[in-house]
Amino acid sequence: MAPSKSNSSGDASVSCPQPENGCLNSLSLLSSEKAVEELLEQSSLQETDDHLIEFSEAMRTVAKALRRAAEGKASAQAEAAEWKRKYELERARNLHLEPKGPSHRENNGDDERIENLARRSNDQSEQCCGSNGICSHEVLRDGECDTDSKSLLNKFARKASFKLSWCCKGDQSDQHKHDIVSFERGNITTAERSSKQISLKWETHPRTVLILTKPNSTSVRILCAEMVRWLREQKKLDIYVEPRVRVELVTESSYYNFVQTWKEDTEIMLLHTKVDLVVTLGGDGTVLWAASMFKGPVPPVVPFSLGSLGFMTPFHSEQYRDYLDSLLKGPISITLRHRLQCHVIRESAKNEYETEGPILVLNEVTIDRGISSYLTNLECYCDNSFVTCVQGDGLILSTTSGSTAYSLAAGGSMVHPQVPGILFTPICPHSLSFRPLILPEYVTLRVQVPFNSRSHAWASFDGKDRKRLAAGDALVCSMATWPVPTACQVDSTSDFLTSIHDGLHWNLRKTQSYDGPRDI
Ligand SMILES: NC(=O)c1ccc[n+]([C@@H]2O[C@H](COP(=O)([O-])OP(=O)(O)OC[C@H]3O[C@@H](n4cnc5c(N)ncnc54)[C@H](O)[C@@H]3O)[C@@H](O)[C@H]2O)c1
Ligand SMILES: Nc1ncnc2c1ncn2[C@@H]1O[C@H](COP(=O)(O)OP(=O)(O)OP(=O)(O)O)[C@@H](O)[C@H]1O
Repeated sequence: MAPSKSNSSGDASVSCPQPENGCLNSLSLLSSEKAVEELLEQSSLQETDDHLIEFSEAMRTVAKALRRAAEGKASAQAEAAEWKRKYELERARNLHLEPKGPSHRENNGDDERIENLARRSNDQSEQCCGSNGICSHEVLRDGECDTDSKSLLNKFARKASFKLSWCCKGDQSDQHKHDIVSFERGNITTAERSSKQISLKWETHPRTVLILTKPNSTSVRILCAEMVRWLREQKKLDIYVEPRVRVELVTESSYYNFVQTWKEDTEIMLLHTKVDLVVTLGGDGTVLWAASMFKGPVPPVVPFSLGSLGFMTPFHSEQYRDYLDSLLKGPISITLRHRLQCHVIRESAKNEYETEGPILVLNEVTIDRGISSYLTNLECYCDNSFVTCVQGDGLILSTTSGSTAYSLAAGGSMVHPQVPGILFTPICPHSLSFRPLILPEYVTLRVQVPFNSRSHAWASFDGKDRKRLAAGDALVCSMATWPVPTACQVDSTSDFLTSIHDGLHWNLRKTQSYDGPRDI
């Protein structure tokens, strides 16, 4: 844009009579050359010129910035498509790595023996892997594809086998329906939904329990010692605890020497192959802790409440014997809590296929401004579509289990944990029209810090493990393959309603009295 004297700045010193015709028109009204010369001599015209030049320079800078932002957005969109492609590739590769049945595995002797064991175990049960359930040994095979097959066999023999089925009140024959929509004689009808109460039935006795406890709590320590003793003496179970807890127990008494633990963190990766049941003693944070220990399949979790709120901890610790007695016999009503799988993709490593390992969250991943006092500026894509640019304190991508946690505090809806969806909840958006969204479970979300962002953003996972996201870095998030099965006290719906009533005092109001004005 060239600087021009014809700009209608309307400077009073040039005596422009009316801005509607501009300064040039006013000049044309001047009759004599002298008047023009006089005018030109006026230093104020020189000043106007300087202002115009300054203004045009400023406009040029703005135009440049706008062009750069537009280019950034276009390239970000192209990149979104590219990341989506890479992400899908990685998912496909992971799926490929998961052997689905005997034909997918190498035909060596160990595998055959595992297969025989599995077959025998299957034969014991009346109905296994039928159309109305999932058997635990299938899950075991999935989780153990990269381990030595000999140790595999041992682990297989140790784990209790169970079956999952979908129950329906009053109809025993009801089965898990896969088709949501059917099309008969030109009519589209909605079939029965699959999200009925899920029931877990042991096929062999559970033998090993992992107890996870909230640290630094005397009441938890006392209960843990008591529970370990009871499970050992009355139920003859093998007990695993974290190394810290084993030290506490053994310091208390050498009686607890039988309690098992692990030395290396890498051994935690194999816990799911040994443990039949996980017991948590603490609040919701301990359930999150338990979930974070399992990067793959998660054994059923029994959360005992020893915290202040306990949305996900429906079991009262005082009656632990009765509860555990019945849970170890089964069947157990469970809630399959979905998790989100998050990848941080660095701009500096965007051309490398390998990214940082995935992080699984049970509640949510939060991308916020951290200690920066600037607004976050986050570009969000859903599959290949641009969703919005979040300008505010940040964004929460939450599971439905996490809908009653941070997302709720940020104005998101409360959602039944069995609903498969991803909540998209802004934190303090600086816009009046930014309402939270709930997206379907199959989408891949991508949140990118734009190149022209004034500050970094920070991602945290279930409130932990903060990671800095620099300009160009992105967080890619989708539903994880491995849910967290938590035992219900009654069933998924009753437990959820009890939590929002007791925990949040949801819609608590004194009932209006009968006396007073009435429509009759
Ligand atoms: N403003 C907020 O509400 C806010 C801020 C930060 C973190 N959080 C939540 O805290 C969680 C981490 O929990 P923590 O125990 O390790 O930290 P914490 O000790 O700070 O406890 C956070 C609180 O959130 C509750 N909580 C956790 N998960 C919940 C759920 N699914 N439903 C209802 N309430 C839940 C806990 O009971 C606890 O009272 C994060 O995942 C996040 O959801 C909330
Ligand atoms: N086994 C564990 N090892 C290390 N940290 C843990 C463990 N279990 C829980 N935590 C952490 O301890 C903190 C408190 O745990 P939790 O939320 O269970 O108890 P709480 O705060 O008393 O419960 P509530 O939030 O209901 O009041 C959480 O941040 C959690 O991540």
